Amino acid sequence: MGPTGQSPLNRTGFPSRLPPETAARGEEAEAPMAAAAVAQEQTNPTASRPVRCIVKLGGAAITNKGELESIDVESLRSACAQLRQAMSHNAGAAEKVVGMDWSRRPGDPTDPVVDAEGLSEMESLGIDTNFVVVHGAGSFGHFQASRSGVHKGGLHSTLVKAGFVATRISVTSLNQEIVRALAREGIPSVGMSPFACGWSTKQRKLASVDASQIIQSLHVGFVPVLHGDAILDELLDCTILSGDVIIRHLAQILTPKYVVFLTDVHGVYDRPPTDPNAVLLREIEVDDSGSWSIVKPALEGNTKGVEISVASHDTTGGMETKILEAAAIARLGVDVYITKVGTEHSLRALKGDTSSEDWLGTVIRSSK
Ligand SMILES: Nc1ncnc2c1ncn2[C@@H]1O[C@H](COP(=O)(O)OP(=O)(O)OP(=O)(O)O)[C@@H](O)[C@H]1O
Ligand SMILES: C=C(C)CCOP(=O)(O)O
Repeated sequence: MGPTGQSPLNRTGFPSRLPPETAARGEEAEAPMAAAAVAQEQTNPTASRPVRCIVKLGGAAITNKGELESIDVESLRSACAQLRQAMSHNAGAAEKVVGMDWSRRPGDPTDPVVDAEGLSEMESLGIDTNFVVVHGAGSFGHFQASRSGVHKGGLHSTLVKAGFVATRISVTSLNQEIVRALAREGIPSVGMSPFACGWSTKQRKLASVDASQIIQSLHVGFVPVLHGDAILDELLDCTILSGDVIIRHLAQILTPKYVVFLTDVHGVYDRPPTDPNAVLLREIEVDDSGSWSIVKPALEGNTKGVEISVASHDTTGGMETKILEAAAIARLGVDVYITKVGTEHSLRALKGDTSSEDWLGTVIRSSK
């Protein structure tokens, strides 16, 4: 991304123009879909219960990305506890948490004890549940997808077909663990897979989206928990849908007050954060045409724009996709906060409180 917008991102080692498959994702971010309008007409989602926040639990944040199918248990626990705090009516006050994971975990000697009588007497959960959670795959799913080429399509190939199944087994098992972690914090979460809800793409652009189940669940007080998924594609047979793209689409339908991306770094840097000279970009503005510029800090003499590195097994474009989708969300007039999981900054972002100077992260907002 040049400091004054237009040519957006620079993948390390690549020319400044976007590679073809990423350009496709960028175009996708530009065009709201007819299906979104259909879903919006079916039910007016904001009529009675406006969505406060859509949050992405990044795969890099809640899994150990270098270790196959390994959850970062502490980061996940912290993210769920902070979500609970952000939803709470009485911040700081001791309140009863209604544990909702009643399944028996490996090693548990007996069935879980459920105080059914106590719960039936409780008037409410004491939290505002008008959040949507979307999580990425991290060390679940990306490996299976890249090994088999699911993101490139071609279900006639046995390898791709097997990889599609393996990818879905992996991401849905992560989804189950995340729903359980949220449920243990007393958040009434329900897992929803884009594939199973009939979401599909055409040449990797979202083509059919049924959000009615999500909207109905929000209306009755559940927190939908979606995830990046392997889905069907009208032209390619199949592809991988990133959680970042799901979030942008849901933002178009639900117009939340703000969107939060939690990941393993403090935000967007001017170059990969592994570089000791990387500078954290505090504020990015997006104009009506989709061009964007770095507002804070002023990067004197930066002609290279934002440089991004993407792990070779990442099938959905990593930070590059996140920035493009975040810019499309900001263009809707919805502020986007990108910050590090498990920090005081992530809690403040989840509460929508990023205005003070000492908040560490990247805000992406409309210039209007
Ligand atoms: N310029 C940059 N600014 C910030 N992060 C960058 C940049 N270039 C590369 N990265 C890398 O991007 C990673 C975060 O993006 P990634 O897409 O992996 O996050 P995620 O959403 O948490 O994970 P997932 O896509 O698995 O859900 C960080 O680990 C960071 O090292
Ligand atoms: C099945 C996969 C690999 C989903 C990828 O979703 P993301 O991690 O949000 O980009």
